[in-house]
Amino acid sequence: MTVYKALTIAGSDSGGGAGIQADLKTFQELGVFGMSAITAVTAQNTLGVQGVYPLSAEAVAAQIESVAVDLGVDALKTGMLFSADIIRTVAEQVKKHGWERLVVDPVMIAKGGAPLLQEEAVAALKEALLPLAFVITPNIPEAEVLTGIAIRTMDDRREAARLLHRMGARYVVIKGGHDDDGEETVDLLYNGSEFSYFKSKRIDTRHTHGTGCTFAAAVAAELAKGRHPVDAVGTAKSFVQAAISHSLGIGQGHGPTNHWAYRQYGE
Ligand SMILES: Nc1ncnc2c1ncn2[C@@H]1O[C@H](COP(=O)(O)OP(=O)(O)O)[C@@H](O)[C@H]1O
Ligand SMILES: Cc1ncc(COP(=O)(O)O)c(N)n1
Repeated sequence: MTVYKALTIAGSDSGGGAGIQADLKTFQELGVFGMSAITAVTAQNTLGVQGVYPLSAEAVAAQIESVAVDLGVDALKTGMLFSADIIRTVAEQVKKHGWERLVVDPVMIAKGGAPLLQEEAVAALKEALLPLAFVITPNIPEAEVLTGIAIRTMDDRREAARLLHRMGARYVVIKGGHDDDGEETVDLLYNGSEFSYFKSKRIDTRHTHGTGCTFAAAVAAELAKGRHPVDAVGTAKSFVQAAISHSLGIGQGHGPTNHWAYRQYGE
C-alpha cells in the first residue's frame, strides 16, 4: 500500500475549526497521512481569538526537520506563519529539502479581525515564500494586500492573479468567498496562461470558520497523491462545499465546517 504524506506548517486553533486541526482532519478525510509543524498556538473559539502565542523560528525548523529526515513529505501547505522570522525559516527548509508541491495559504487575519500575521512579515512572505509556491490560495483581501490591486470585479481578480504568477507562484487560486454578490462562489485559478473557474452555490451561513485552511489542505492532500493542481483544486472546492453545506452548528459564533461531510454525503 502506498501511503501518501502531507505536512502542514500552521497555527493551532484550540477550537478545532481552522489551522492545524482543520488541516489534519482534511488530510485524514482524503486518505493522506497528516503531519504538522506548529508555528503558533492560538486560544481561539467560534467567537474569536483570545490569545496568540508564537513559537520561535528554531522550534518551527526543528519540527520540520524531524519530519523531513524520517517520514518524508509528498506535499505540504503553510497557513498562519505569524512572523518574518518564521517565514524565512520555512522558506529555507522548503529549499533545503527540495520540496516542490508547496501550497501557500497566505493567512493574514482571522474572520473576526484578529491579526495572524505581523504587518512587517508581508514583505518576507512576498520575497521568500511566494516564489516557492506551487499553488498559492489567497482570499480576496489577501490578494489585495499581496498585489496592491483593489479587487472589485472579476477583471481585477484576473489582473491580481497575473501579478501573483509574475511574483513567482506557479498556480494562483484567488478564492471567492468574500465576493458576496450573487448566487455563486467562484474560485479563480490561473496557470500562467489560462484561467479556470470553480463555481458552487453560495451557502447562506455564518459557519465558515476555517474554510480557507480546509480548502488549501485539501489541495495539498490531492497534490500529495500526485494529482494535477487543476484536479486538486476541483476536489478541494467540492470538499469545502460539502463541509459548509453540512455544517455542525456548534459554538456560539462563527462555527466550524464539517470535515467528514464529503466522505459521508459526497459533494
Ligand atoms: N458562503 C459560501 N458558500 C459556498 N462556498 C464558500 C462560501 N464561503 C466560502 N466558500 C468557499 O470556501 C473556500 C474559502 O473561501 P474564502 O472565504 O474566500 O477564503 P478564506 O476562508 O481564506 O477567507 C473557497 O473555496 C470558497 O469558494
Ligand atoms: C490558527 C489559525 N489559522 C488560520 C485561521 C484562518 O481561518 P479561516 O480559514 O477561517 O480564514 C485561523 N482562524 N486560525
